[in-house]
Amino acid sequence: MMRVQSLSEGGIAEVPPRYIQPPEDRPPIHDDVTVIDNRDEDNIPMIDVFGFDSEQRDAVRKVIGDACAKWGAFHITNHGVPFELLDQIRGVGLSFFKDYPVEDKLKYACDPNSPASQGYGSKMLRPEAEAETSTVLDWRDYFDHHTLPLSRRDPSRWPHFPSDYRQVAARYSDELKIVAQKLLGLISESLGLPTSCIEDAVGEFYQNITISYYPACPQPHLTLGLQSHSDMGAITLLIQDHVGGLQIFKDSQWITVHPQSHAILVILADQMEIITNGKYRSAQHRAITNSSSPRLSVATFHDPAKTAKISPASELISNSSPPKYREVKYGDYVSSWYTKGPKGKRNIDALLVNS
Ligand SMILES: O=C(O)CCC(=O)C(=O)O
Ligand SMILES: [Fe+2]
Repeated sequence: MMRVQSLSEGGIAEVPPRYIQPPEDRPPIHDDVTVIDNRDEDNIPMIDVFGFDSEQRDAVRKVIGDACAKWGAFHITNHGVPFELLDQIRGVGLSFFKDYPVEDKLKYACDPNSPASQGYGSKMLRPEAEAETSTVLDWRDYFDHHTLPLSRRDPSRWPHFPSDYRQVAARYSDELKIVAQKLLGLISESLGLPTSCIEDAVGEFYQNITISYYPACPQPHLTLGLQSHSDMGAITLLIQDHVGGLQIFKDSQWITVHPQSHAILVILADQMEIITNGKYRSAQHRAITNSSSPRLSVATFHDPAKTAKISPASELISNSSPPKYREVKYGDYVSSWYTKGPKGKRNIDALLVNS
């Protein structure tokens, strides 16, 4: 089974055809991600949440509401997660990819036939897609961890090297769940909904942590680390290293998210768009590659149960504001996402009442 890291470290000068994006999806020509820059005022909001302190709640709720409406993504600081834990999860992740031979890592290979299976993977061609010349592979390897509910958490399936990997990942999962819950409370209130409204609509969190490793790429102008998509669940909390490469699509432009080592990037995902009846939209994003440095990110996804039925919150529906999305069973949404592939926001758009 091919891993992108092996291709990259093998020293190829040209990427194999399967990794070449169609011209319309290619990023602008660049040698280094820092070349694609944007002015500060165009960058995504940085919000101090003051440790979710109740005295600051009114002000924080207001700026979060604005950021959700305008961007669907924003950085938060003073989020309560210890900086050292953010550094540790990046550290163990990077060590797993960089310090150990691929043979050892392949013992954790995820099942290529079942989407979102836990373990070490790269985007693979589905057998039925093999003939589709349009299927392009991402320039990315990853490790996917099932972390919550606790009944899904089996650290024996996570890397045993470096030695503190499993302990760090478990602690990171617990801390990030708390942040996600607090954010959903603020986001609910920002729409005039009861604090628990969105969390109740999502139900018990199904949390997955994906550590992505994007090897250096000899032809960054032809590839994408991760193709354009919106996340399928409710809310994603992402941290990245200092390299940069994550971009958000806003007002018909790709905007690079500058790395902020101790801030957490909040990304609204598709179920939030449904629950808020489109008042807040999920953020479309992608990762570009570069020719000089490998890049690491840690994405923590919070999703509904597969059995959960998701529909616009009744409080937001009235004669003058009819439902914009059809109700969907989350498991059906996930299956269709994996069958069709992401391609921007086409999966959520398919649920629009007027589509
Ligand atoms: O690597 C990144 O910054 C983006 C990762 C991502 O979007 C995802 O895993 O869904
Ligand atoms: Fe994503």
